[in-house]
Amino acid sequence: MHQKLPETIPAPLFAARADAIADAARELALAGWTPATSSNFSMRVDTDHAAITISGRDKGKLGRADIMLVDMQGHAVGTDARPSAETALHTQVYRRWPEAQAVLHTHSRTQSVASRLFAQAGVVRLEGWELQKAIAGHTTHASVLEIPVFPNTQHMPELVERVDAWLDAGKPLAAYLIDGHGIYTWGRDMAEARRHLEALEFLLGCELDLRRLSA
Ligand SMILES: CSC[C@@H](O)[C@@H](O)C(=O)COP(=O)(O)O
Ligand SMILES: [Zn+2]
Repeated sequence: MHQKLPETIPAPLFAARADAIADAARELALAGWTPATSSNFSMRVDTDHAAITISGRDKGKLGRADIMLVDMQGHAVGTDARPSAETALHTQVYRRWPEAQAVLHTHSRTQSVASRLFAQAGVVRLEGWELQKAIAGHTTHASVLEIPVFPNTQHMPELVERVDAWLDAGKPLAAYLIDGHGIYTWGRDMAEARRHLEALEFLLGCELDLRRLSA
């Protein structure tokens, strides 16, 4: 894959972002959260561009050449490669949160089962868990953390619209589930995005366990 960069983006900057994405993807794949080429990952490069995984690649085997540049409308920049089928969900995060630097989407078993279980309610309501404090802005287990569950669709504008509607209603959003699909979360750097993803995986697993034990 040949990636031609705009003059405003230094090659070492793009390479650093691509390496950070590939490293994170390989680690998350090892955890079993990216089965069968699923999942996608990105990082902001500058105000107008993001580096994102090329569609269909095995996320456990990513290298620098599996990452490409898109603009904030999700169009490929400087390459014929096809960006992730879900690029619109990444660029939406960068447009709506100027401080967001990394977006992670995975398909773990826990995320997938939780998304089905809570789809009808439309939200997972987390309260009373110490690990909620791993989510930026949450300082106590006593706060309420709501993770919406949006219906799945292959038509990304529909999902973009649902996320916009949630935000435009003034509701806080640190992550969202897509029914039968997986989770999206983000952070002010890759470490924060990873922390959010790991905390949510743990918290969703706890909620599933509680329901199993009280069944
Ligand atoms: C292989 S099924 C999963 C895909 O449909 C999709 O949800 C996904 O996460 C990966 O798509 P991709 O286009 O590789 O970014
Ligand atoms: Zn997906």
